[in-house]
Amino acid sequence: MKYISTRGQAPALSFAEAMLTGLARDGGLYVPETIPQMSAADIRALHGLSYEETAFRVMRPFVGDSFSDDVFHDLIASAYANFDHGARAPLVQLAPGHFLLELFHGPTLAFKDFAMQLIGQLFEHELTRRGERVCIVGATSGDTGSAAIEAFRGLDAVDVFILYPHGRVSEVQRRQMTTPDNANVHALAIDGHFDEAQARLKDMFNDFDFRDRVRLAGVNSINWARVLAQVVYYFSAAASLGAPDRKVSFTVPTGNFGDIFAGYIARRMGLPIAKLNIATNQNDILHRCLETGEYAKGSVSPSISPSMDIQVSSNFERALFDAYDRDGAAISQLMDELQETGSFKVSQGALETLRDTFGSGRASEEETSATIRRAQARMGELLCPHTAVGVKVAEDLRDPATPMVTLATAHPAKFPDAVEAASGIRPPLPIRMADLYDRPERSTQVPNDLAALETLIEERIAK
Ligand SMILES: Cc1ncc(COP(=O)(O)O)c(C=O)c1O
Ligand SMILES: N[C@@H](CCOP(=O)(O)O)C(=O)O
Repeated sequence: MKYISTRGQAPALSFAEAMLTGLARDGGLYVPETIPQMSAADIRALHGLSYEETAFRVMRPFVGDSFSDDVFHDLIASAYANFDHGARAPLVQLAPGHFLLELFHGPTLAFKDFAMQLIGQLFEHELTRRGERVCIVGATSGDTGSAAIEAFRGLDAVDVFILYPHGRVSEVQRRQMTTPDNANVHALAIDGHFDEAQARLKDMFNDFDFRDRVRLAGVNSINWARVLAQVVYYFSAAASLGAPDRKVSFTVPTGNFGDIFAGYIARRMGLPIAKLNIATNQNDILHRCLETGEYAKGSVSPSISPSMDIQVSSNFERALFDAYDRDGAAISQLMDELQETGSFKVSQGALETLRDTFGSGRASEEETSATIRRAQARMGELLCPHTAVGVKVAEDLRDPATPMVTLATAHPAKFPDAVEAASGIRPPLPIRMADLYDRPERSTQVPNDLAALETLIEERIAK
């Protein structure tokens, strides 16, 4: 199995190489050269399997010979061993035909743990085998950062630097990033919003001298391995609702387009998904794009679902690559245009292809709060604000003939202020995190400036 870049100019890599490389050297994102298929019989055979066994069967064909079957089995088992729920990703019924896929039972209470816990294991195994060390830099709007720190803290073969937007993450998210005291963890509060943090991260990858000097690696969904691990729960959810003999739709609270792109891969592998609905908050570039064909950056506007306060959705490039029949030159041109003018127009053919798979909707702040209130009052279900965006959009777009699964992407206790304001209930943190507010914090405020960031990182890893 080889991985190729969406911009067509970088060398094709194996799974392990693509995982350690992160952003392709032509600025593109790695995608599998071909998409492995799961037949109806393969999907039917998932019924009743553990999450770990499903994960092995779904991901195995993408891994090629990078990891042996035995090693891959063991790493998957270790990745999910410390989740709080036996099913790992349980489904609960919200209303007739509408289900929540709870993805918040991992160590940091958000869906990011599904991928991050696994790639922590994969990185450590591969780096130890090679005798190498890497410097991970990540950009976060709150959840990727905490999940990455949890997965990589204390590991010998990595330093991990996380850029989070100063003052724009919830207090729980911030404390999850600033309280671990491991020497290899560095929480950096950048003066700017998530898009700026992600842009500086990509600048670092495109500065080849720096990249090679520090042996830069990425654990954002830039990294294909992140997307792959998220494909699994689409299979586990759909199989438990009757796939392959029944179609299912999914609604996904969306920001950087990584999670929903994993659903797209599941669909391309043969999972009978009727529709994948993109649910955005007021930062709705994707919804506007699907409606009008114009992908046009607006200004980022802070919301009560801060992890989705994103206007440049990195993984949309991967979907465009397929919609443009895998024409890397066309994608390069669109991305240059975005950089220079702040927008581009999607061709009619590509737009139709995208609309074939994706629906979209948007929830305002008031609608999000009202959804939290309503779900609590009617169903006794406390939703995090991101999940509430998903539930609102799912309700708007639902076809009653097809079961709908909305991804519950974070635990409500990560966003207690917004949840309490909407429902009157302050969700408590799990007991294992009860002292989070008492732990000392460690963070460095940094400017939105590439040279300053690179200098700081090099100084820290030289120590
Ligand atoms: C809680 C939560 N929901 C939804 C999203 C959006 O996911 P994605 O960026 O993969 O679209 C994020 C951020 O990734 C998040 O942290
Ligand atoms: N919402 C994310 C943003 C980064 O997304 P990623 O999936 O590309 O890591 C976050 O919580 O940081």
